[in-house]
Amino acid sequence: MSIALNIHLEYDNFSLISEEEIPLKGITGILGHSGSGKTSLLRVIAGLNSNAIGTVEYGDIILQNTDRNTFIKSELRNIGFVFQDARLFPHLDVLGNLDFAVKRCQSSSMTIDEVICLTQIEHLKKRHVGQLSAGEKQRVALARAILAEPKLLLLDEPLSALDNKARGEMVELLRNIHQRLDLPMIYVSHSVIEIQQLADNVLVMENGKVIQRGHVHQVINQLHESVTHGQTIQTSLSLKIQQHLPNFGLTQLDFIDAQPGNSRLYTNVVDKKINSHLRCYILATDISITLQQPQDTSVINNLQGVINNIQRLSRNSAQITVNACAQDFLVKLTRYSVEKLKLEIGQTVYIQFKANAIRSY
Ligand SMILES: Nc1ncnc2c1ncn2[C@@H]1O[C@H](COP(=O)(O)OP(=O)(O)OP(=O)(O)O)[C@@H](O)[C@H]1O
Repeated sequence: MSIALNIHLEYDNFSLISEEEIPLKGITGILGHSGSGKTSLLRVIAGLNSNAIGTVEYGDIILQNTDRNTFIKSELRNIGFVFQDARLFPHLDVLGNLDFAVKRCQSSSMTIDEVICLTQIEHLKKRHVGQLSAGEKQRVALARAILAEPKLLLLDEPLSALDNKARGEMVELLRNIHQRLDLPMIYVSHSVIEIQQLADNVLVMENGKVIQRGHVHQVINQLHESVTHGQTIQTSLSLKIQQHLPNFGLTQLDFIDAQPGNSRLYTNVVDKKINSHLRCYILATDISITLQQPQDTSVINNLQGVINNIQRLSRNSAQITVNACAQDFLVKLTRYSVEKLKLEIGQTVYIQFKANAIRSY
C-alpha cells in the first residue's frame, strides 16, 4: 500500500509540485534544504493545506480530489503528526496532555500506561510541560500521537531542538516504536545523519520538487554536495555484528552477504546482539587511500578495492569512489593527493579507516 500524490500548491514565491508514490511500509525519510517544501508536503498529506490542488490517495481511500470536490478533513484522516515544537498544552501536566488525546480517541486499543511505557516517560507523568526538556517534550508529543492510533505517523524535524545524545536516544525509540507497532512513518529532516540512521526509503526535495528517491543507502551514497549543504559526504551501509571483543573495546563487523571472515571490519564496541545489523556511516574525509597493502599500520580497517569514479568537488578536492567487497566507499581527497598517487579509474588501491570512523548514533 502507498500514498499516491498528484499535487500542486502555489504560494507567492514558491510552488510545490509532487507526483509521488510513498510506500506505507517502513520509514520514509524526506531530506532537503530549509525551504525546499518538506513541511508543505507533509501538511498536504495530513490535510492541513486545503490550498493544494490535485489528488491524495491513501491506498484506495481518496483523501483529496479537487476535481471531484473531495477533501477529507485532517481530523478524519487518522494520520498522526509530531511537529518540530512539541505543541503540548502548557497548562496541563504530562498525564493531562495524554488524557486529552485519550478522550479524543474512543477506540484506542492501547492503554495509556502501555503507551507511557513504550515511549519511556513513566518518570515524567506528574511533571508540568514547563518542567520538561526538549527531548522529554518530544517523547510526550510522540506518546500523544500514538494514543490516537494513527495508521500513519508524520514527523516534522522532531529532533531539531535536541542535543546529540538525546537525538540518538530518540532515533532508537522511534525505530523501536516503528517495529513494535508496525506503524508506517514519514520523517522530515535536513540532517543526512538522522535520515541515514532512521529511514528505509528516502525522498530528496529541492525547490518544491522531489529530485531523488530510493533505498536509504543508495540515495545517501549518491547525494550531491549541493544537497548535503556543508554536511560531509558519507558512505551509508548496514553491517552485520560478527563478534564483540570487550577486552579491546571493539566490535567485529562484516558485510551482510559476505562469506564469514572474508572482510573483517572493526568499530568501537556496539551494544547490539551478534548477527544483528548495524546501520552505520563513514565520512568521506575519514577514509584514506594507499597504493600498497598497508603493513604494520595502526589503522585497523584495510580493504582492497578498485577505483570506479573520480569526481572533482572543488578546485582543490575530489571524491573518489572505491568499490571494495561489493560496496562503494566514498573518499574525499585533496587534489594534491590525487595527483601525487596518480589515481585513475580502474586502478587497484587500498582504503583504510580507523575503528571510530564507522559511526552510528
Ligand atoms: N502559508 C504560507 N504562505 C506563503 N508561503 C509559504 C507558506 N508556507 C510555506 N511557505 C513557503 O514555502 C516554501 C517551503 O516551505 P516549507 O516549510 O514547506 O519548507 P521546508 O523544506 O519544510 O523548510 P524548513 O526545513 O525550514 O522547515 C518556503 O519558501 C516558505 O516560505
